[in-house]
Amino acid sequence: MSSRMLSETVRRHLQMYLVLGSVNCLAEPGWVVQQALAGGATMVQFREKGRGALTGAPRLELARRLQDQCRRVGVPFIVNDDVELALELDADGVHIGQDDESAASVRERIGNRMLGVSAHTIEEARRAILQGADYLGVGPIYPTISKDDANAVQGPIILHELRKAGMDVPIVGIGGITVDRVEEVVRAGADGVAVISAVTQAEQIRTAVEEMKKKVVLSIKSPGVSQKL
Ligand SMILES: Cc1ncc(COP(=O)(O)OP(=O)(O)O)c(N)n1
Ligand SMILES: Cc1nc(C(=O)O)sc1CCOP(=O)(O)O
Ligand SMILES: [Mg+2]
Repeated sequence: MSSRMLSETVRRHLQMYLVLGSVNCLAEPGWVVQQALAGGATMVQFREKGRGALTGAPRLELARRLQDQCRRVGVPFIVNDDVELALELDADGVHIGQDDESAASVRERIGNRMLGVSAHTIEEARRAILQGADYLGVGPIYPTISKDDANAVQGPIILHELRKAGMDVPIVGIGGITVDRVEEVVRAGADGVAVISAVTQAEQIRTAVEEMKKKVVLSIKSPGVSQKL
C-alpha cells in the first residue's frame, strides 16, 4: 500500500482479522490461511512466536508464502513485532505492543504502511494515536489460551470506555473471541475481531471465518450503545 489509508478502509480490514503463527495451527499454516481467505478473512497478521516457533530461514520462507497467498486475493499482510522482517518482505504493515519499539519510531521506519498498536487503557490509546497508529488492538477482551503474557482480562467494557472517551480510531478487539462473542464485542465499540484459536483450532476453518465475519457485519449494521452515543 503506497499511501496512508483512510480510516474507513482500515476499519473494513479489521472486520475479520486472522492472527497466526505455525505454533497456533493444527493444520499446515498455508492451508489454514487458504481456508481463512476463502471464508473472507479481511486481514492476516504473521505472529510467529512462542514455544516451538520457527526462526531464521524457515520463518522467512513461511512469512513469504503466507504473504504471497494474501497478495493474490488483495488481503493486507501485517507482521507482528518485527519491523526488519516487515521491511524485508515489503509487508502492508506492522503490529506492535506496549513492550515493543515505540510507535513513533516504528512509524518513522515504515512510512505509510499500516501501523497497529496494542492499547489497554485510554492513556495508551491516546499516545498510540498521537504517535501515528492507524488502528488499535484492544484486549484481552476475554481469557485467552494463545498469549502467555497477556494482560488482565478487560471485558468488552473497555471498548465502550474508549468510544465514550471520544476515540474514533479504528479498533479491533482481541483475546478469547469466539463466534458467540462477536456480537458483544462489536456492539461494545469494536470495528472487528482479531482471532487466533477460534480459527486456527476450528475443525472447519472456512466456515468459522464465514460465521464470524457475518456476525461482525450484522452487528455493525445494528450498532450497540457505544456507537449511538
Ligand atoms: C490485532 C492485535 N492486537 C493485539 C496484539 C498483541 O500485541 P502485543 O501486545 O505486542 O503482544 P504480542 O502479540 O506481540 O505477543 C496483536 N498481536 N494483534
Ligand atoms: C495476540 C494476542 N494479543 C492479545 C492482547 O490482549 O493484546 S490476546 C492475544 C491472543 C489472541 O488469541 P485468541 O484469539 O486465541 O484468544
Ligand atoms: Mg508485540
